[in-house]
Amino acid sequence: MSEASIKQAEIAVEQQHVDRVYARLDELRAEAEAMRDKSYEYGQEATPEALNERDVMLHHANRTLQALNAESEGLVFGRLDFANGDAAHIGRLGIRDAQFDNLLVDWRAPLAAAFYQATPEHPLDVVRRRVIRSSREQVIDLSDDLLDPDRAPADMRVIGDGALMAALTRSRGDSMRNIVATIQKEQDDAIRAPEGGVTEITGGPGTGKTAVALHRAAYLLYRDQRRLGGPGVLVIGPSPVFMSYISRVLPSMGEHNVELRALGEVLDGIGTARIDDPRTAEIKGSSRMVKVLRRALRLPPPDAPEQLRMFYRGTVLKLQADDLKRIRRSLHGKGGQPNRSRMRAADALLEALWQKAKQAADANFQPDRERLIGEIGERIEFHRFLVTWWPPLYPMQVLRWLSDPARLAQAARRLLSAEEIDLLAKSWAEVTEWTVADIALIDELRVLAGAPPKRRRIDPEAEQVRRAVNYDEYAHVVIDEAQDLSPMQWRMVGRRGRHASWTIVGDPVQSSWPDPAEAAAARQEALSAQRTHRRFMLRTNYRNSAEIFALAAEAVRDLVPADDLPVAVRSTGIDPTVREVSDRQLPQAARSAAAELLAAAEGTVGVITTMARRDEVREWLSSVDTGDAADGAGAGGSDRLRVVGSLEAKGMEYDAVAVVDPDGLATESSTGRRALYVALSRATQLLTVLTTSAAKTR
Ligand SMILES: Nc1ncnc2c1ncn2[C@@H]1O[C@H](COP(=O)(O)OP(=O)(O)OP(=O)(O)O)[C@@H](O)[C@H]1O
Repeated sequence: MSEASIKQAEIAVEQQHVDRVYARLDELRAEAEAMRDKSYEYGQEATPEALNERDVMLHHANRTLQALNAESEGLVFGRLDFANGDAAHIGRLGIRDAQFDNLLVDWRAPLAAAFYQATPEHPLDVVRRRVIRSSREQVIDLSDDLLDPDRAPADMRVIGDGALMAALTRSRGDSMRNIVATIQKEQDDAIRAPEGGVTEITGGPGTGKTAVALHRAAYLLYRDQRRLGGPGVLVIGPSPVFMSYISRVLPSMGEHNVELRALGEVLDGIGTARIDDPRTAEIKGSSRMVKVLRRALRLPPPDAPEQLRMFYRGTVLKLQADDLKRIRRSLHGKGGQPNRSRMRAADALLEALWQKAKQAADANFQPDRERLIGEIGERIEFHRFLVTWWPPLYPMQVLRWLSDPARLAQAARRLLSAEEIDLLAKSWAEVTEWTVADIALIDELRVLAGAPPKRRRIDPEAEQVRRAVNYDEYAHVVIDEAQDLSPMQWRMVGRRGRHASWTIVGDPVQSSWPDPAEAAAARQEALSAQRTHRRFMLRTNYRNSAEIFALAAEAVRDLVPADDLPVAVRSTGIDPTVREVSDRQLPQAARSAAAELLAAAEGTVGVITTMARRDEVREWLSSVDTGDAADGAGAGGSDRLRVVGSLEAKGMEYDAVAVVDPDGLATESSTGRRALYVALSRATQLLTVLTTSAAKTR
């Protein structure tokens, strides 16, 4: 028998099993739908017991349907043959036949662990591990590892050479895919680590940190649906583009109930992707801002009245600016959130008015404390004064007030330099949209100020409102690209995980935060309640070809120990192209490079440049023919061509990449060399670098 026909025969064997699985899947779907319909009937009886039963049934039926209906691609992707002759098929979910025997083992179940953990050195009773590749319901390829040749039966067939390499060579397309079929042992160790405490996963570009973090979320949900289910898992990543890139991974494994939020979308209702220039972002992210904001809340609001005058029984009682200032200071001195101190503020003003009345007392004017406080305290004009002098403080409004440099200077005295004050005030004055760094400040103010009085009574969607106000009910928090979190962002995410366990994923070498020590301190504080810390380091770069990574590594070679850089195992024999062009030629060179890469690569093409030049480069490339219906890269990209700034490239991956102006990237911020390293390590297949001075990227 030829090799090809042996393979076809083995594919036919697997196809039979896959057919059984899909047939059973149809049965289970029909059962779940019947259960759902039945639950509606229960609901019509309307007794509390019936309603309760309906809810349980409905919840169960919907969950089952959600899992069964998840993208069915790759439902069956693996098979283990054990030394005792047993075999098990591994899949995206677990399926039993009508006799309750396993047809398919969920990849997260203990029995499936050997699929990822077995090695030739430690075969764990596995003789052959088979990766099954399908298109829809059709098996199209197989790839085997013979782990224990000595115990393999004589007639066991072994097909193909390496499912991993095959998976890595395929073009990637628009969104990240799940890697359940080819998770490697070092990755699996991190995925299956216990839930509690902090699990930290580090590793260089392309080592699968994001993939591992998401598979870990799916694994933890599988293991403890009760605790983590519902909105219990929060995944935070750098940008909306990145969140959208990874958004299909969990649904493809049947997990829909995970909250994915970019750092600029952590607060409900004010999502943003706008990024400050590096210097401004650095100031906004610094933990010095906590004090600045605390002080900002203590300043009188911009239009606060400077005097309080009350007529009381023929006498004018006046609180002058100094009196009011003293009262305000004393109120703040007692601590607490200003929005919760309104009653105290009213009491303090009334007490001060009483002191004035006492001083003014004479034969004709004999005030009584209780009566004075009672009478003035009920007057409408007193409340009008209170509401302007001690108004409810809304975080965004308080931040906007700081666009006044004089006001900001007061709040930032001895904390920020004149130049820093100027930059911040300008950033809040000039634009109408918040930036990602502002969100952490708004969140800080939210907590420092306390909840403003409710305008309306909260009701029907109580659950939603409660979450929106507190944001701290997550059971597990996953942070991706953690190396880039500013101290203020650590405080923000820390609040979300007060009662949670954590998975923290990042690569210090790719960090664009200029003060690692300050960020480390904020991170430590955010995690201070955690007792257990476990660490995993991933060392293999699965994204880049060895040729591309060799060039990328040059960007940081002298900044970090060689051990902190991963090893790229896949060689394509294609070196990156480095072209030196003049500034004048750059637009044309960028257009040509993009067109060449679109023609040569199958999947996505990313053009990465400095944050400052991004829009200009988009303009240059708007006329490039991408072969899509929605042509051109003007609005950030068509389906195949994307133009992004260095910070937007974080975590992203493209089949081919053009890096435009690497020197500009390297000098755009104090961590520019690291940003260049990120940009150069985004490509899976082809990389072109367009420099106006080639020497520096070599
Ligand atoms: N075991 C695996 N099997 C198949 N593909 C894998 C495997 N591990 C990683 N990959 C692929 O390698 C690429 C890089 O993975 P991922 O984006 O998770 O890396 P990362 O460490 O987060 O990278 P970066 O730090 O650059 O953001 C992705 O396309 C991912 O699907």
